[in-house]
Amino acid sequence: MAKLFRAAIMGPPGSGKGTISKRIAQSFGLQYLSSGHFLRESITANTEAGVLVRSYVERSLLVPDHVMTRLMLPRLEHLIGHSWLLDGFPRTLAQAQALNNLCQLDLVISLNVPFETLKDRLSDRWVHPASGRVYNMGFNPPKVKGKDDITGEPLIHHDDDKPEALMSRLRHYKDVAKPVINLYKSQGILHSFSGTETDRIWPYINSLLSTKMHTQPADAVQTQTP
Ligand SMILES: Nc1nc2c(ncn2[C@@H]2O[C@H](COP(=O)(O)OP(=O)(O)O)[C@@H](O)[C@H]2O)c(=O)[nH]1
Ligand SMILES: Nc1ncnc2c1ncn2[C@@H]1O[C@H](COP(=O)(O)OP(=O)(O)O)[C@@H](O)[C@H]1O
Repeated sequence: MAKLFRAAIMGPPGSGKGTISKRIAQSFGLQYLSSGHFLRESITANTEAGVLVRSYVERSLLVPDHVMTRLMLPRLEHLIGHSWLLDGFPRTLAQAQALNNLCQLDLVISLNVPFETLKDRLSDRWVHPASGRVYNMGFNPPKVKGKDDITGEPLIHHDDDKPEALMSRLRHYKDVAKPVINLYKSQGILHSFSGTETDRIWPYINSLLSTKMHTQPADAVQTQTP
């Protein structure tokens, strides 16, 4: 890898952040950090913080900023000298400012996917909780129905992926993401991708990263898929 590279991926629930992050991590060797995964890990550990986190996630509410920064920033501090990709963090302006105080991102990917597509995808999203591996019965089904490909353990459907929780999550996302997106736009590092299929968006992201990871970040511009 030519230089250290720090990126984040943003988008509403179900927009394909996890799916695309996995491809980025595999293709470009970035360390992948998912806020949702760390939150679920802390819920499973049932620590004091985990109990608090559960009370928000279960109600499809954003976890408070100070809890999120305490969860995420120390992990990034440990990754000094590594290239990484953040998924799900920062989600609010306060989180973005806290991250800015630690380091400057090189690139932010923002995914725009229509609501109907999100609803369809999430109603069919199945997850292996321990690893965070994600399946969709149409797009990337598990080899054995209801079982994780690697461990054979059962897959679950998150309560907050149900349509009744989704509307409020999306509303929250839009309100809260707007100032974050504007911040990264003003820094010249935001790249937006619109579409209904990950496989059609991916080649654009792949080619953007191939270019950016081997050049200086100063030439960042807004990118739109057709
Ligand atoms: N049908 C379909 N499903 C997709 C596509 N891309 C991702 N998915 C599925 O949609 C769901 C949401 O994707 P995920 O990467 O978890 O989104 P995130 O919430 O933004 O991290 C998962 O079940 C994926 O397997 C796509 O292009 N078509
Ligand atoms: N950066 C964050 N700030 C506040 N809450 C968060 C953050 N990241 C995740 N969460 C909480 O965890 C839940 C699941 O997050 P995640 O797995 O990223 O799912 P999705 O992208 O599908 O919303 C969110 O609905 C929210 O309650």
